[in-house]
Amino acid sequence: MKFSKGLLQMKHIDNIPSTPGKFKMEKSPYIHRLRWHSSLAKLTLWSFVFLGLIYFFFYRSPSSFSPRPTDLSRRSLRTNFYGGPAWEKQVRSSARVRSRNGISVLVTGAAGFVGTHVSAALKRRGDGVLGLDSFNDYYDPSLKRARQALLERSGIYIVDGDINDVSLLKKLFDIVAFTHVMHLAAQAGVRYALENPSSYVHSNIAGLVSVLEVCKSVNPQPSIVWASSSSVYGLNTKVPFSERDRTDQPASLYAATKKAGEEIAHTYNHIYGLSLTGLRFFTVYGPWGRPDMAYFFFTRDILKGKSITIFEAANHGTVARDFTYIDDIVKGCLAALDTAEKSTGSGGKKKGPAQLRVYNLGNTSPVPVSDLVSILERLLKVKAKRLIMKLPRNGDVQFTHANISLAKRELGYKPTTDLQTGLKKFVRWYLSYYGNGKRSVQ
Ligand SMILES: O=C(O)[C@H]1O[C@H](OP(=O)(O)OP(=O)(O)OC[C@H]2O[C@@H](n3ccc(=O)[nH]c3=O)[C@H](O)[C@@H]2O)[C@H](O)[C@@H](O)[C@@H]1O
Repeated sequence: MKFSKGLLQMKHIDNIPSTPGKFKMEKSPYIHRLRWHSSLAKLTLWSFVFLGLIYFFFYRSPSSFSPRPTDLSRRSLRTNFYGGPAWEKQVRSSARVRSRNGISVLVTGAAGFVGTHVSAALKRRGDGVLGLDSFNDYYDPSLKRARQALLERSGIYIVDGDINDVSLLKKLFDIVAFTHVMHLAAQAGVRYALENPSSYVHSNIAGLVSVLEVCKSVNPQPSIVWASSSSVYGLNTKVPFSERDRTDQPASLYAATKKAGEEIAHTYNHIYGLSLTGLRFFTVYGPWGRPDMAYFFFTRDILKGKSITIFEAANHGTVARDFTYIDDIVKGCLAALDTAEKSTGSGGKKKGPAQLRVYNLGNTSPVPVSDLVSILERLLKVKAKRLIMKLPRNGDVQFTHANISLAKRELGYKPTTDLQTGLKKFVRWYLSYYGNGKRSVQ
């Protein structure tokens, strides 16, 4: 946004001729030269002023807190100053373990959908939890702030910062020797990658590397569980998707960055002995969910009487998802944390082989998107205005279906919520959150 405004201003400057009448024949060539020289001087002066301003704003301003965000198009160049005894006390208190054998977890993306639920569940068990979130505006930040308020009530503090801010991450580890990192901060969404590709690189690649860089250098190294995605299966046609299947044909940049994350995890495990577990989430839904997801905005639009677009594949083929309820996902996340072995490195050096795992966390029962809409119609008691559209080539795949036998065997993962039951809980939350008219649905 800021960038386009800047571009607009630049266009505006370009449209005003800096030397009006420059090419008109003057009566006196002397006067012409004089004017030309003074115009040239003015132009040079203004160019210096303009360049100086650019230098000041982009390089010298205090907002270029290290490292500088690479995604200037959406995220603000914002400065957050951390520190001070009161701030450190808050951090320490939030991360304090309150149960025997409890773990202390840094949850990145704690104000996100999955992050909020996982943080709350860890805190309920007596684990120490500190959140980190950039509160970016990919979707309505007020929903993130409401989740933050919810967590604050149970004593969870969320630091407002970016995972690319290595000095902040180091500071957090200086204050608390986290045993685990639950890394959920990411640029989510499949279709948005067409609009803002750099945000995926910023969060899912650069951000992941900065988290791993800090984790590998601290002592003791934490164990890391992080969010991969079912989208890594890309254009695969063999179902259900098993962890052993190929993942080298992503259909979206989002999927490609998650796949890259899995390879990056391999590298940090191999070189530094970091214990790493990637969880391939399958279309997670539920209360406090993400407004950019179909089940969420279908609900909003059905209630508003607006038409919704339902994708279908070629030859009226069904588009389906292995929709997975948030509580099942939370159980999978906690089980992954609980079964994570310790990292083996210290002082940035590997001391022995470390655990490297990847699990599917799905529901194992794909549901066509048109059935999802029928369930919503029944729950909302409103008929949807359906527009059927051919699946655009925007990153979406036709179907997903998880084979969860590995997670079942090794994590004791067993999803128990079907789509009908899960959506009922979502709709109840949705109506209580937005339904009283106090909040606008964005
Ligand atoms: O499983 C995953 O790994 C991914 O799940 C979701 O991605 P997606 O399954 O595409 O979820 P939605 O965007 O909510 O779409 C659900 C279904 O609705 C369909 N859809 C979406 C939008 C629309 O207007 N119409 C429509 O029919 C999509 O094609 C898809 O089949 C999340 O958005 C990703 O962040 C996540 O990583």
